[in-house]
Amino acid sequence: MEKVTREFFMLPLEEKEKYPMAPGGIQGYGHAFVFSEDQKLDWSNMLALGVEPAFIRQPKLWPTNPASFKETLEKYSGEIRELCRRLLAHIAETLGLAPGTFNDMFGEAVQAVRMNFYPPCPRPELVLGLSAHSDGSAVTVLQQDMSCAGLQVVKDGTWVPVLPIPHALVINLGDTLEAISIHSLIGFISNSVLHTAVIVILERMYVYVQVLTNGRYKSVEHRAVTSDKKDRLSIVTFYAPAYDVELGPLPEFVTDDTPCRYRRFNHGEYSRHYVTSKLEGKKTLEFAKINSTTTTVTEEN
Ligand SMILES: O=C(O)CCC(=O)C(=O)O
Ligand SMILES: [Fe+2]
Repeated sequence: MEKVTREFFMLPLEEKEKYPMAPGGIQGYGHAFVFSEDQKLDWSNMLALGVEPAFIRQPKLWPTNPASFKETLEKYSGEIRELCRRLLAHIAETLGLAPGTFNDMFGEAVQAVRMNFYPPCPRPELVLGLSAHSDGSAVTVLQQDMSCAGLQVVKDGTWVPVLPIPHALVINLGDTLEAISIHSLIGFISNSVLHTAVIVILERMYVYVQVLTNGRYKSVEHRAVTSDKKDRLSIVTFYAPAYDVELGPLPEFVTDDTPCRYRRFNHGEYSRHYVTSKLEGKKTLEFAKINSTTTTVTEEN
């Protein structure tokens, strides 16, 4: 996947522009999250594609050059989909829920891929590769090439780099690492075709798990920085519930001590809100909060 993606980004601009991201759009080649002429742009180019269910695909935006791109992405995405389902089953178990809880609830899950290419930047102190944000997915699987570090996550209020490890995928997991059977997670990965994968387990989860667990697991704020020496590629799969499935905190996580903090909404609504908002830390999650004006940032981070 890395090879064909890199080949795509190395094509002349005219060739890549055959798959343009429409202004305000989220699929195709270009810059997403641009809302004004004077906005400082992130130092990256992206190719973003909806993959599943089939109706979200925009086939005209799938590159035909390199020739093996489509087939490679299909195969890769099939493997990653299975990985996400298994991860959700294990995450449910870490919460004392039946393994199928999230997968059953999510219906025909929405899967999209974003390939980010960050060219070398002469003044890396002046611009980010990708502004700070949390992802609007349930699980995100991130593959970064070995050429250069760039991904950073917020941990205890500071930015910490997530260094690339050969053949590793980055997946965010829950706060209470002790409670999670890391070995069983690695075990199931090694049974899959992605058998060379090592999992880098971070501390936190993405938006839906934060909402479903009523804040017990939290989404992680992250960003990408640029380098003046090398380019960098990341391939990021977002896995989320079907658009029309309404979700809210599970009753198991709402108690007298932890009153309900999020309202019910569906991924269609959330996704529209997400793509029409600037990347600004965890601000998009305000959408889901009950009494968001009175809830402090510290509480939510
Ligand atoms: O390039 C990276 O490591 C971060 C990419 C990312 O966070 C995203 O595409 O949402
Ligand atoms: Fe992200």
